[in-house]
Amino acid sequence: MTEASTIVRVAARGEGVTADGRHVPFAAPGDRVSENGAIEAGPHHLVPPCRHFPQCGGCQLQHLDDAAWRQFIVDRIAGGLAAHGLSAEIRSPVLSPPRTRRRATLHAESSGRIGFAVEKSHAIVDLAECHVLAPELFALVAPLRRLIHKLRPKRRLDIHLTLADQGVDVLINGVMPEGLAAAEAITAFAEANRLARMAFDEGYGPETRWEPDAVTITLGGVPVPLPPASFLQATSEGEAALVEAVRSIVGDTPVVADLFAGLGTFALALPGRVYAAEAGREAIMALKAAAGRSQRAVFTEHRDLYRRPLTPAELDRFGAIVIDPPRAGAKEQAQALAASRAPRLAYVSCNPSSFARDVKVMVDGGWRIDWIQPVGQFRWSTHVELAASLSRAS
Ligand SMILES: C[S@@+](CC[C@H](N)C(=O)[O-])C[C@H]1O[C@@H](n2cnc3c(N)ncnc32)[C@H](O)[C@@H]1O
Repeated sequence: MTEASTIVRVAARGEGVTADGRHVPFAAPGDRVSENGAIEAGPHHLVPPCRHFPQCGGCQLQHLDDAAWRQFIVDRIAGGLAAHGLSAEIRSPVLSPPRTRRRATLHAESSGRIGFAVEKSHAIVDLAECHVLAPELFALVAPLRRLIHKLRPKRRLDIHLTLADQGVDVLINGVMPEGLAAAEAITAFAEANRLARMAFDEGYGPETRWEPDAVTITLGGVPVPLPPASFLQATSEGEAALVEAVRSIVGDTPVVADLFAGLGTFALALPGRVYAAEAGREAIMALKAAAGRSQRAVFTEHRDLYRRPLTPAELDRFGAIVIDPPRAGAKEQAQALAASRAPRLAYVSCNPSSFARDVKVMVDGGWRIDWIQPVGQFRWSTHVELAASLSRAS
């Protein structure tokens, strides 16, 4: 076997790559690959813990140990930056442990089959075990299977599960159960499983069928009303790592902007006065209500930052800016940031490619990347998150 048949890195989609560029599915760095494709496991190759791996689309990297997963994350970020001629100090990724995912979308069929979709397919893996979901979420899989069997939906369902302060919040998309028998089955299910909320949506907005107490999620010590299917960082460990990085960048800056603020993960965790902008009406209303009730100095604006990014003059009013856009990044806002005189920025990203594209615009406008803190909160997946510290180069 030659040097060229040793796996040297993991590609963006999770295959191992040999020094001569061959892509080998389910191979880890240090594995050796024979001419016929057989893999001889190296020091970073683990026996995947879950029986559903690799069919289940929930995980792509269960065959990697944490050292190899960390390196994969660092390589993805460095590769994204290099594509734009950039480099930076990339710190050791903070990884969320198994069974901590507090938010997930499962799929279900009328047969009761329920789970993540099979990789590159619409088929569903009927979950018998799961090593990423929080136990509170996984405990609902078997009871949900029985409930769905009773509801006999005509089409495939999406089931959004979120661990809220009061318990699990369940939103089922694709069916609106009608009739007494269905209503009784839902109440019995919600009661038996001590759900925080149960809602259904057939395409016209969520209709809540069970919510004994108003559902909240506590962010920065403040209980925030939780609209169904809200964005939430995937694990509380991931949230804590991102918040810690953002806090260290912002420091005690008295006036801060939080752009793409969601329910206030960062706005409510910062010590100063915070202006929070967000396009999701329900999210920004929830943040406004929570901040008002807890007398936190958070000033909210319902604003579409793609159509109407903060202008350079608006940005110049803040001592620091936090930005946490969706996967597509924030091209328009990055252009305004490049033209602003804002001194400090925390860029939180779930996509190393759009992050690097946006940061390139800013670096060309006089910013520099101080450091990047990667966060792996989607354990064993190819999903990469990060918080980056940027400041004015001069
Ligand atoms: C990655 S989430 C971050 C949310 C929040 N920072 C957090 O950590 O919980 C991105 C947020 O951007 C919001 N968003 C999406 N498109 C937007 C737009 N055009 N303008 C403003 N906000 C937008 C989403 O509703 C979502 O809340």
